[in-house]
Amino acid sequence: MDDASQPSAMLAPTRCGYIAIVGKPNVGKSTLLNALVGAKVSITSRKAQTTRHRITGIRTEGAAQFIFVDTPGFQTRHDNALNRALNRTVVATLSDVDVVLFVVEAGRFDLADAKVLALLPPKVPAILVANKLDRVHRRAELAPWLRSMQDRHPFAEFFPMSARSPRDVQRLLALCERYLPEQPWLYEADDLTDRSERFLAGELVREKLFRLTGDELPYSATVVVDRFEHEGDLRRIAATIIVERDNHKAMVIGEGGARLKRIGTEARQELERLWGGKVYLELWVKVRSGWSDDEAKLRAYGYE
Ligand SMILES: Nc1nc2c(ncn2[C@@H]2O[C@H](COP(=O)(O)OP(=O)(O)OP(=O)(O)O)[C@@H](O)[C@H]2O)c(=O)[nH]1
Repeated sequence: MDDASQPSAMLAPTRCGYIAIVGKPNVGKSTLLNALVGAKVSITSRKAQTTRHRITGIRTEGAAQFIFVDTPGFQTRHDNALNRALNRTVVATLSDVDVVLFVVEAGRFDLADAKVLALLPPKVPAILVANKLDRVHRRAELAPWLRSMQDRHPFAEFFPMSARSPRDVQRLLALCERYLPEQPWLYEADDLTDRSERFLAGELVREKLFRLTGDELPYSATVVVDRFEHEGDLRRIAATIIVERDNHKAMVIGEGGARLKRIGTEARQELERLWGGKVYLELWVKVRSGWSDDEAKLRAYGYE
């Protein structure tokens, strides 16, 4: 037999597949996604529920292409149009992936975790990611906890880790690879995300908005990018921060406009670093009362 007749016996076949990262708010999904993709594609914040859009990060390594799907935190506390839309996103995302990373905090499991777990389709393999292992001081207590998790769902794997540890992240990537089907890649090897620069600009403004307002601002505040234009190396962006009440608007603007200015400056600087070119960023603040309970407006802002 000549060599050409058996190429796949020597070379690893290409693999490519979808991986969903789910879990209740604040367990570290965005941190994990960023670490797995190796670039900043999602946003992290101490504030719960910052990830409202479905974000896809892509990592190509060796023969494998991993397409990550980050989902919003499962909403259990408030029942309004926004939260119902978020929950539908979770369910739709999960039915169509090759493996699910179900993220919890190591050693913990509460009702909010259980509500997300209840959504996992039985046919899709699920890996229990017990994150924030660095916070567990008595490791011996983890064994009985892991056994109790075994009874809750037929997990394919149990993976205690810290999303902050590059070694753990690399091991998790290798584990995920086994669950990707053998098929050609769907994206170019150097694609990091299929989201546009416009989307990233909006997400970064949102990240700065929540970081700089702390816990004062309700998470119903959102950012809409009104204009995004290239002029040579310069990107001109106009975005509007939409809040529900006048006092939230005052909060975002800050004394003498100081806070809004800082949000704009920090977002602009980070975008310039990300893209390696100049950015002109114009920010507005508008009050749109009750927007989070209006399905039509949600669609207009791209949540459906
Ligand atoms: N100590 C420790 N903290 C972590 C770890 N992973 C994430 N965190 C922190 O946990 C907090 C929440 O992380 P996120 O990645 O924003 O969590 P999330 O699940 O995406 O949250 P939502 O967007 O609200 O759904 C942040 O302050 C992270 O820095 C970890 O392995 N160890």
